[in-house]
Amino acid sequence: MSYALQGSLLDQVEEVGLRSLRGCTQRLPLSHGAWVDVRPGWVTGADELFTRLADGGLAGVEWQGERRMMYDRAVDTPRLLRFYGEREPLPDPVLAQARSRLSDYYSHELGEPFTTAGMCLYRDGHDSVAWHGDRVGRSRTQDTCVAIVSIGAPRALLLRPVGGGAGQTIRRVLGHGDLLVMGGSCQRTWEHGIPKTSKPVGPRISIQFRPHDVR
Ligand SMILES: O=C(O)CCC(=O)C(=O)O
Ligand SMILES: [Fe+2]
Repeated sequence: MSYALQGSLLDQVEEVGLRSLRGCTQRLPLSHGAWVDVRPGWVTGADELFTRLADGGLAGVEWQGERRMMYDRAVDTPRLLRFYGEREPLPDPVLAQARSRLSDYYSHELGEPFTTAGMCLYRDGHDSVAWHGDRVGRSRTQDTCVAIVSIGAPRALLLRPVGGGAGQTIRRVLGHGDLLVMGGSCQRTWEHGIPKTSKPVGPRISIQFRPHDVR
């Protein structure tokens, strides 16, 4: 199945590539030593990249649906997934370039490179990811960074302190090549999620770069 994307006009005339990070990221300090960096429009030609990575696209990404046990019954995970491990080739050269640029840029804070790339495809507003922290592995106990590149239609990413009320929720709309990096204690002390929406929205792909033993 293919997913139609209503592209942004700007993206359609540009080649797939990366803009600068230095001097272009904005940091939002959060509580408990967590922070978020944003770099809108980091990826150029993001709609073209979306077309390559989407189901049936040139990059040949094998998107997988998953089923999870919820109480006593199996339910479909509301998004498609593909996880690229440390030594697995990435499906497009610009993703390898993005991982290496992020590794360089965050090396002084992270002290290690980004290694894996998890990808999610949100087909429409029914697809989502529930509140969670990426807490599998070292991120359960240590500070780390998770960098998210968003392509395709914009969707809201919400962040809130663990156990925090509605008044503390931060909302960022991400798509068409935007970068958001969660750092410091963010995975332990904050939660993030992509809520479902009843608005008509196009498909979005998120690519999450993480260091070794963080998921
Ligand atoms: O789609 C996103 O931007 C978030 C995905 C996410 O949080 C995850 O896969 O852990
Ligand atoms: Fe996550």
